[in-house]
Amino acid sequence: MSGDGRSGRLVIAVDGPAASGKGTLARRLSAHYGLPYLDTGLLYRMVARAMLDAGHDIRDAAAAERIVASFDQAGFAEETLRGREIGEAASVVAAMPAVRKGLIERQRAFAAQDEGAVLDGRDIGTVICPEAPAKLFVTATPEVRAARRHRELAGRGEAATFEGILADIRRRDARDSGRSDAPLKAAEDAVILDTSALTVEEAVAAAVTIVNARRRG
Ligand SMILES: Nc1ncnc2c1ncn2[C@@H]1O[C@H](COP(=O)(O)OP(=O)(O)O)[C@@H](O)[C@H]1O
Ligand SMILES: Nc1ccn([C@@H]2O[C@H](COP(=O)(O)OP(=O)(O)O)[C@@H](O)[C@H]2O)c(=O)n1
Repeated sequence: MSGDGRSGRLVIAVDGPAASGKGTLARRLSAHYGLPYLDTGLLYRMVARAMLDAGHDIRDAAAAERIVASFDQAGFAEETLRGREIGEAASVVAAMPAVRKGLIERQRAFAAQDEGAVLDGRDIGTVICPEAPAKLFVTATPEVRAARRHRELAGRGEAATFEGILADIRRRDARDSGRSDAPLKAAEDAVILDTSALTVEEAVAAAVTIVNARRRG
């Protein structure tokens, strides 16, 4: 197995836009290879949640910088982080360089565990773990992603129209891809996996094939 110097370890970087299926794939890869998993989007969602809970304007970069310096990951329940409003707010704070800088070490420390790790986000292959041997860039059309997110939010009891979610996804794609600091983009050595026409099982099988090829390579 190749890693970043220590034999036997494997770091898998999974990036992609909102609702592309990267979290589902990253969780399945983590179970398949027996590696710890970090959903880095949750960190940005925690900063956004803390900003809103404290009554700050979500665009207040000085307040966001203070929060990121001191927040405790254990203090957030995941169900308070997954909603539509928090996804949007997270992409606003994620464009702030001080917020990104303040979250780098936690992510790199996670990836540095002995056995390796699976991390998913927007900049794992480009900024957080550029040395990862296995990098996936997971994508799907905006319409497919909106349909998936629509189903997911409906399942959580959050009412929203398909058109509203599609507009959210397009806005978030533009913000995440257009920011100057660590924009959403595939690393040069990432394999692009378009899941638009794949079931979860098909996408997992394709991802495992890609990772196995990189481990041996
Ligand atoms: N290949 C797929 N086919 C159908 N639905 C999928 C697929 N991959 C993920 N999903 C579903 O789409 C939604 C978003 O997937 P998720 O993995 O959370 O995306 P992301 O982490 O990229 O935002 C979830 O409800 C998930 O079950
Ligand atoms: N590594 C990461 C992860 C998330 N993010 C930001 O955090 C927001 C929420 O990320 P997420 O992965 O939880 O969102 P979904 O793709 O699940 O909708 C994204 O829109 C990005 O702006 C980031 O900038 N870098």
